[in-house]
Amino acid sequence: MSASKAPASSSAWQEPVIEVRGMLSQFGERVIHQNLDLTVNRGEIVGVVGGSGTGKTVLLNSIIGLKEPEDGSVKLFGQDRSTMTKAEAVAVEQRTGILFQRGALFSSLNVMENVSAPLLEHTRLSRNVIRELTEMKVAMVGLKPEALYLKPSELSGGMIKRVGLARALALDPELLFLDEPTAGLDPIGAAAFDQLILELSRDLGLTVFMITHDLDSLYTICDQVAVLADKHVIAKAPVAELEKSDHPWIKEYFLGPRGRAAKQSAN
Ligand SMILES: Nc1ncnc2c1ncn2[C@@H]1O[C@H](COP(=O)(O)OP(=O)(O)OP(=O)(O)O)[C@@H](O)[C@H]1O
Repeated sequence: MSASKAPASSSAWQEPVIEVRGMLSQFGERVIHQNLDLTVNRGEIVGVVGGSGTGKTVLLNSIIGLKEPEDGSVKLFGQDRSTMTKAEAVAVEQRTGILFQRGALFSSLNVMENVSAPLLEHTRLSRNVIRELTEMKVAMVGLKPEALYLKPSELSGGMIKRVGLARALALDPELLFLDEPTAGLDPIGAAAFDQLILELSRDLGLTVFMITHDLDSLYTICDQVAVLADKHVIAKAPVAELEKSDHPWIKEYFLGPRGRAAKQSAN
């Protein structure tokens, strides 16, 4: 009998990869998150949405360890961030890939050097093996070998995202964080990038946490959508369920003209 992969969201064997509990995030007196809970299970592609300034990036930064929450806990792969040793934090870092919004490439390095940077930093592989792995990752994200010798200033916006993704995948992560991956891309480029994320995540068995404003991405590739409002995650569910929500922001977001258009083009 051939096995078929059940959708991540309906699996009876859900294993949490990210667990945020009771998070409080503050800058001075200003509270950004209060009592925020979020679980992302293995294999899920979770889109994180919310109005501007609701704290999506602060949440991402708190999960990846760039900001320490004022209260609450963040567990990655079952380990609590606050009690990890330095070696454990490095091990978690190696199981995690991050694509920042503008690619965060080193402008003075070419594509080969940018993509191989994590391999040089975290492995003892020979230069030849690193070169081969880098070429493989660059091909994996749909770039031609000629791109290897270009500098970021010579790349289009879509290519920069692909190079950033290749670098995020350099260490074969299990968990991928994407900060507005389709922002700044034209609709065709954005749809192609969505497909790339979907294919890679399914082929590599990745868990994906993706901040996005792109309704098309939510409809086409996300298993679950987490909605940030009122300082916490007010819902995490498949888009089809969120469409039935009574929350005013969710209603306006998914059932407004842009939401309806995205739904129609996904069907
Ligand atoms: N380092 C910081 N110091 C002070 N305030 C900050 C800092 N970083 C973020 N904030 C504030 O935290 C709030 C949430 O910011 P964040 O960037 O997480 O929002 P966002 O949901 O990602 O917004 P957008 O969709 O516009 O990118 C904002 O009001 C922002 O001004």
